[in-house]
Amino acid sequence: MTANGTITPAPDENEALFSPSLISPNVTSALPDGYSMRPLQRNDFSNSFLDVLRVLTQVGEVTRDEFESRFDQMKASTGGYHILVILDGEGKIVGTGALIVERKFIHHLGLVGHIEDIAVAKDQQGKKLGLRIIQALDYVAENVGCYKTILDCSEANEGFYVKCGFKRAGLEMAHYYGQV
Ligand SMILES: CC(=O)SCCNC(=O)CCNC(=O)[C@H](O)C(C)(C)COP(=O)(O)OP(=O)(O)OC[C@H]1O[C@@H](n2cnc3c(N)ncnc32)[C@H](O)[C@@H]1OP(=O)(O)O
Repeated sequence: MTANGTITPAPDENEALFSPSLISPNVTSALPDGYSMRPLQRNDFSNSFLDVLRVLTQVGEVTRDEFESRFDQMKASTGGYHILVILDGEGKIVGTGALIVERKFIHHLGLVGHIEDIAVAKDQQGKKLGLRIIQALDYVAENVGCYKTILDCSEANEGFYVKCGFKRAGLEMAHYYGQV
């Protein structure tokens, strides 16, 4: 209960970051037998989610409280964050990807999708899970009204994104501030 007497509901541990209805049925039906895809959930801290991200880059030590707090911040940014996960036959997370929707004034209040943090567990690579993640994020982007989706990647991954239907456009620049 808060100071003014209102009751704060306990967080729903199975709460999804975005609506499951935005997951493409055509993409999920193309997954290997027994695999499934769904939005990230608040209780995924204990289901290898951060371990899968460690395939991509360093994650550092993140506590459950920190994970849940970041989840809640993303959830509060209505319609901004769409993080999905792929689960294997045992229900373990083996792949993930994010679409961040940027709201703009240009292009008549247009929406731009940013694909970020694509990762497939090392022992699961080569099963088209990465492709399915990108197809699923493309579906979300189109269905929430983005006029384009963009991403940054290394030269080593260019071929993967070309196979996913992307083409080289522009040049990435970065300004790092201290530790990352
Ligand atoms: C925006 C970002 O997040 S960029 C960062 C991307 N993530 C990483 O680098 C993390 C480490 N790597 C990975 O997690 C994975 O290797 C990924 C996500 C790059 C690819 O996922 P996978 O599930 O292994 O790829 P998937 O099996 O879906 O491959 C689809 C096609 O792309 C091809 N492909 C996969 N990786 C590459 C690559 N690096 N270069 C060229 N082609 C590739 C595959 O051979 C396949 O081609 P095919 O259709 O002719 O058989």
